[in-house]
Amino acid sequence: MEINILQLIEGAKQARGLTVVIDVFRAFSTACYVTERGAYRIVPVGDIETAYRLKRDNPSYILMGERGGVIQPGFDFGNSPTHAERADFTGLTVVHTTSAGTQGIANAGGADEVVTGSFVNAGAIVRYIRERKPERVSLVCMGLGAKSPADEDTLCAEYIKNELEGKPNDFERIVRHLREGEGRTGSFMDLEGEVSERSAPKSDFEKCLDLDRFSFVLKVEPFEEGLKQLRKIEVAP
Ligand SMILES: O=C(O)[C@H](CS(=O)(=O)O)OP(=O)(O)O
Repeated sequence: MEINILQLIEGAKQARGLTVVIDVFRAFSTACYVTERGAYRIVPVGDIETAYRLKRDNPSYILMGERGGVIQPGFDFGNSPTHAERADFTGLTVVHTTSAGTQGIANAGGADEVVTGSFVNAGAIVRYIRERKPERVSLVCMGLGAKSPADEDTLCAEYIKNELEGKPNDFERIVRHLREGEGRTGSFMDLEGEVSERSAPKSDFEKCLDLDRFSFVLKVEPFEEGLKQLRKIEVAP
């Protein structure tokens, strides 16, 4: 199995084989919490205008996401796993648009298959890849606003690669690195006061680093009008 770690939009465009589009802080962690809370489907979109149009055409849809880490006008939720965990999405369609993660999905057109990547379901992703036995795996790190690499995404890609290759991982060390300084990235972490409460509560950090909380992967599949949706696939331990 050939495993490549790629970065940002360009990396998403180069991705081939079974592709994991990784966004730890916070898009694909949040998507797992939304799924766990009963969402019927998540529709990841790159373009915010598409998100608004979908809501106009389907008033029952839930709008979720951010720009610059901040919830946008008319949105029901920001990109917060803390808020997603408290909500009930049973039977609902959630339209999700973010600065980095959902842009990666939109640009991974050359992949054979795409799943989302984060630490909260990293073990399930590894088991899924082992089951599928692809010749080629692309691990795409979406970084900060899809503009510059972010340690949390690269560390998640390396973690998945190590697991697949039977090499050791030290998750505690990863958390320390992200908590204590040079590894601390993500514009959502710098939001303060009311903006932070509404868009990015401080607890989002822990929620995104709750390793293997979920035992499913989220697979990107076609939806209507050229759009995509995420389908939950349980992966046995
Ligand atoms: O809101 C987030 O968590 C980030 C914002 S940014 O990438 O740091 O600008 O978006 P995401 O797409 O979840 O990385």
